Amino acid sequence: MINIQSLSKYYGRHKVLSDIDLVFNKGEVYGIVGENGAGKTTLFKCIAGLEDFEGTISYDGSTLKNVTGYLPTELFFFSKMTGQEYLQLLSNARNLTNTDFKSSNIFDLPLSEYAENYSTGMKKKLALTGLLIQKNEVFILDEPFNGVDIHSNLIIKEIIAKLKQLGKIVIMSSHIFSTLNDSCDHLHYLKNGHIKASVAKGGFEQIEEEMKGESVGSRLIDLLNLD
Ligand SMILES: Nc1ncnc2c1ncn2[C@@H]1O[C@H](COP(=O)(O)OP(=O)(O)OP(=O)(O)O)[C@@H](O)[C@H]1O
Repeated sequence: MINIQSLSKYYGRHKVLSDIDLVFNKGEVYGIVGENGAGKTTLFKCIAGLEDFEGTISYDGSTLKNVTGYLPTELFFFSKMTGQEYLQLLSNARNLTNTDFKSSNIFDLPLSEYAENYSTGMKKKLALTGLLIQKNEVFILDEPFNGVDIHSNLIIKEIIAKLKQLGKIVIMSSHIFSTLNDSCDHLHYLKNGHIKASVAKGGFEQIEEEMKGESVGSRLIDLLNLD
């Protein structure tokens, strides 16, 4: 279980996250939703141990960052590093030996080619494969479906379902409600750095309606009517 208590995060004087209290249980999939700039990525980075913060994040297993796989939205790959070398690097980071990269290549990626030359979707699939190879306990997936094709979309959904079955903690973000509906057990709505609502499966429409209420509405009509 991950237990987040009174988490706040500042960038300079800008308070990006305010007094967040959240619990993430094993074998459950959590969606974090919110408008652009709400603080989703910042929250993910805090959980993954990539940002400092006020408050506490405790985990009842080993050191959280050592068992957490974080899939960022913006991926970076070193130049002249092949897909296989990238996977080897991630495998080494967890002191894993004898990883069978061929059978781990579930997305059939061209592992002998330079990762920086992969397409957006291929890069995402390579990074996700790396996190699976590491046998992490916690998966933080920041918009995992962005930029991937329909077939891979289905595979990623299948992976998330399997991770749940294996008792892993999955925390993800997406701007696509149908995706969240399919994959998540719980949704947390983040607005301006606060948790505005938390809903279990079956009640997601409530959050969707609330977010629709924030749409541009009459301002768009005014804009389109401008001569
Ligand atoms: N490194 C940084 N330095 C300063 N401000 C930052 C930094 N990273 C994020 N912010 C600010 O923190 C706020 C939250 O950003 P964050 O990326 O967490 O939002 P988000 O909910 O993930 O947005 P999106 O849906 O667009 O990805 C924004 O106001 C952003 O400008």
